[in-house]
Amino acid sequence: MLSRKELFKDTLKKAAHAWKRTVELHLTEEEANLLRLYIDQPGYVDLHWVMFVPAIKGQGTEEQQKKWLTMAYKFQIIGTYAQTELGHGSNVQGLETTATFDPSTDEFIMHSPTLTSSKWWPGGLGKTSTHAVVYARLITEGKDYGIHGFIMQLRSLDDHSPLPGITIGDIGGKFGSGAYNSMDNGVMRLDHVRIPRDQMLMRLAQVTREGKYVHSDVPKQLLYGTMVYVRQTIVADASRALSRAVCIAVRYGAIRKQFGSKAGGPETQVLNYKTQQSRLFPFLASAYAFRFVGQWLKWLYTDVTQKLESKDFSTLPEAHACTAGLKSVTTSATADAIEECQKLCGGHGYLNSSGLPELFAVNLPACTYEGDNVVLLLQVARFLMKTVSQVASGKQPVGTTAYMGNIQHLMQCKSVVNTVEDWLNPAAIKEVFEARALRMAVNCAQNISKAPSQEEGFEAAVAHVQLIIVTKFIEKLQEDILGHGVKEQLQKLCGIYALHLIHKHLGDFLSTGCVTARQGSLANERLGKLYAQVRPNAVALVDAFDYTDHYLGSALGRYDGDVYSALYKEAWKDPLNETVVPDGYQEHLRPLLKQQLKLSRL
Ligand SMILES: CC/C=C\C/C=C\C/C=C\C/C=C\C/C=C\C/C=C\CCC(=O)SCCNC(=O)CCNC(=O)[C@H](O)C(C)(C)COP(=O)(O)OP(=O)(O)OC[C@H]1O[C@@H](n2cnc3c(N)ncnc32)[C@H](O)[C@@H]1OP(=O)(O)O
Ligand SMILES: Cc1cc2nc3c(=O)[nH]c(=O)nc-3n(C[C@H](O)[C@H](O)[C@H](O)COP(=O)(O)OP(=O)(O)OC[C@H]3O[C@@H](n4cnc5c(N)ncnc54)[C@H](O)[C@@H]3O)c2cc1C
Repeated sequence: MLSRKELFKDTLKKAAHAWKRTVELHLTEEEANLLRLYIDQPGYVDLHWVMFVPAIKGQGTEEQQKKWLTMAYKFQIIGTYAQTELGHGSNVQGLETTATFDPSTDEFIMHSPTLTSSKWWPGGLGKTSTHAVVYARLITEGKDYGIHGFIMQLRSLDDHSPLPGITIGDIGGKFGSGAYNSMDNGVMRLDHVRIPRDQMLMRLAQVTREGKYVHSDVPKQLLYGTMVYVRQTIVADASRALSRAVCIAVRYGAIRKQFGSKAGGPETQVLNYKTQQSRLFPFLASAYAFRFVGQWLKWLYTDVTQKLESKDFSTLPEAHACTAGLKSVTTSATADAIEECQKLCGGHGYLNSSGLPELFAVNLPACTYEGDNVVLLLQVARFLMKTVSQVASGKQPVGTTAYMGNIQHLMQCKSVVNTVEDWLNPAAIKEVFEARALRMAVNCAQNISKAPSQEEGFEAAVAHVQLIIVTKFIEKLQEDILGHGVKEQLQKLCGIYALHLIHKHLGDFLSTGCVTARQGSLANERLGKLYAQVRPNAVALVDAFDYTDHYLGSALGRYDGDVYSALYKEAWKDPLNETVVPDGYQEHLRPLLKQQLKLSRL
């Protein structure tokens, strides 16, 4: 119900309070990050912690880190990540902003040469940030060395006004009434703004006092390292968002009753309808699947970071492919699922008080920010094509592509599934997913060799990423899982996750010969049985997410199920209900009604 200005100020207030508590409680960086999650409104702090600080950590020298991170940790400065421009987003190499070195003053001149080079989108840039890591083309000795990161002060630390040469503002209202409108995504134009040479982030490359460009011995892809980090955190965000939506839809489905009453008896809970289960339970399973794969991805990222510190860069391509692919698949599935959860809740799901419209509007842009999902899947495809060609030349693949080493078997194997029960076997499930992913990648590599096209491989990338998610779910079930019967429930959800993908992508499985039509139909039969088995525990499985009513923010998803009184109460809070007769009655309704009345009496 807040206006844009009120919403923005409210976010500033909450973030300031969280910061105060962080200091008072001496929270670690990780704990502070968790606390930030509970602000639950996009705001400048997200960019400060999730992108500005990691960019300096990953791309700054030790000296630069000491200087800037000390201030950033204390919030003496507020930072953002200014990469995207009005005319350039996905194609980072296409950015136009320039950073031209001037040896006479030992400074870089930061400049926006065209309208399309205006920085556009960075969160917190519009009204809040005092500093930014700005990405620009480095030009020295007359040569363009491509994109590099620079730390720039944007606003005065005394009165917050923009520094000379910097034009800065908010880019305007966004999708939905609340959602991302709490964030001041910004526009910025630079008019020959000078910054000291040592504000170029110099871990990857340096410019000497004389203006000579020197590249370090680290791969230039580390320039993109911040994005790898954030994509990994976005997978965890997606799982959280999806579990919130599913929690609302499952709990409401147990309360809502329609049809089916016999002789005046109670109607049927909509959650008992098979159609409702087949639409909703795959999302329940996905919420768990994304959580487990998110935990694994966090481990992978930590492992890669440790290796990078000891100058082992070998796992960087895999980390890029996994973070890009999983960010893409999980955020797309989450946005689609939240939208479907609204429909699963019928008309009431469309009310803001259901919590679903806000959840959808906040999470929809995750399909775009931090790399458009299609563009990222094409990066995965590129990685797969390289791996296929390495396998062809005898190299043994490792990590998430290790299955490709089993090429002889996977290219010709036939699924062992013969009965409905066989689809309970994790090894049988894993094999068909591996065979499908490998066959699609090999087909794609063959097609590319005939007619090279950058866009080939999208579907192969999806198949590979789905295999990763299925595999990590299966591996999770091999761990010790506490709680009576918990493992059994998770096994059922794992089955639902995998089999609903076989159902959804049956065309791929059939056309690659991984599954026969009969096996596909057995998978559907198994799926129906699993839905029926999960039904009695569905509410417990969403209660297990342990969300408070306050955090869930939904009249439909209340823990106590008292949905109708909550909806009724919420309706009366609407500003339209502040008066019985609405504003505008005197000007627009009354004259019209009076006039019509007069006419009818003539
Ligand atoms: C957010 C709030 C929501 C809810 C509120 C509730 C709570 C808040 C809680 C949490 C919030 C947490 C997280 C969210 C926070 C922030 C998110 C908000 C905003 C998002 C910010 C942004 O969007 S920043 C801008 C992001 N931009 C992009 O992602 C651009 C995408 N484009 C690219 O990455 C590149 O252009 C490219 C990869 C597509 C192409 O690169 P290039 O032109 O160089 O071409 P190549 O394809 O040839 O690649 C060259 C080689 O480099 C390899 N490569 C590419 N990328 C990487 C990488 N990242 N790492 C390693 N290697 C990489 C590539 O594989 C090539 O290698 P070869 O060996 O094949 O040559
Ligand atoms: C809420 C939000 C917050 C953001 N925060 C920040 C921020 O803090 N800092 C920052 O720097 N940026 C930020 N961004 C910008 C974001 O990173 C970009 O929007 C994103 O990288 C996509 O780029 P684009 O908008 O240029 O889309 P485009 O690349 O123009 O995409 C348009 C369409 O073209 C398709 N397409 C593009 N290239 C290809 C290709 N090669 N093959 C096939 N299809 C293609 C895409 O799939 C898409 O459908 C934010 C964006 C949003 C929405």
